[in-house]
Amino acid sequence: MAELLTGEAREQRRAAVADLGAALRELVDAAVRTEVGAPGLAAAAAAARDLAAQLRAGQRGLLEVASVDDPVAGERWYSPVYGPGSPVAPPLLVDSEGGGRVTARVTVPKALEGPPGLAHGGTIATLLDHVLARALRSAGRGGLTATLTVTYRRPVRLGVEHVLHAEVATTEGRRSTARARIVTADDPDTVLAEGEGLFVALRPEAAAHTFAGVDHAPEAWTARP
Ligand SMILES: CCCCCCCC(=O)SCCNC(=O)CCNC(=O)[C@H](O)C(C)(C)COP(=O)(O)OP(=O)(O)OC[C@H]1O[C@@H](n2cnc3c(N)ncnc32)[C@H](O)[C@@H]1OP(=O)(O)O
Repeated sequence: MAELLTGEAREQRRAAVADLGAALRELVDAAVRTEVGAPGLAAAAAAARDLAAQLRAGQRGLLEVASVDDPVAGERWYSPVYGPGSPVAPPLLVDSEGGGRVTARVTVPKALEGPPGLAHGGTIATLLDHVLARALRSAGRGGLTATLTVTYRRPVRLGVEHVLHAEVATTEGRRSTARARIVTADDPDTVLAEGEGLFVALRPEAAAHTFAGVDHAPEAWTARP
């Protein structure tokens, strides 16, 4: 079981995790845009395998929560959406959250491209799903996505700053709904894509089953008082 860090030790490790994450995102961007010759690719592959071996020297299991995480607050430092330590997160930057509303910024990188120059539709759905869940969580509503409807109205372009807004729509028992939209920072009135999600909070016994083997209880997904 990974020991969760607190206080200064956690802050120091979080800074190091974020620094490595930023370096790895630069590497991913360089890797998907490179046109160096085959010898250069082979040398980079060897260096990447050396680096992986270095990191695997101290590695947690697949179901273990990272020592820098806060599972109760729902802070996930390797989230593929916002995780500062994730090589694959765009990453999403949350500007404000609370009272059932979230505003966040994102610039979609080349690695998450769909049609040339445009964000992949699945990436857009991921971003919308995340801010929907987060808006609900900020209102004290845990839950997993049961349905997600995405309406793609205009392309979301790579390398352009976008803004996402999400808000809670309805709450009833364990079910909650929220809606979200994505716009460009320069043109906030033109909606590029919209998302509507139904989220269902887990009953405690279902949470035990769903998260069997996870070392720290993920309270953030269950029905909370
Ligand atoms: C903080 C940000 C973190 C970001 C994370 C982003 C969110 C995610 O990625 S979540 C991961 C993706 N989602 C999943 O893996 C969920 C997989 N599905 C499940 O686990 C279950 O189907 C789950 C939890 C949704 C519902 O299961 P369960 O609690 O057993 O539901 P159940 O008791 O049958 O139904 C509860 C209520 O929800 C309704 N409901 C459940 N699923 C659906 C559905 N798909 N459509 C409509 N209604 C539904 C039921 O009708 C019922 O309503 P009522 O109480 O009125 O009768």
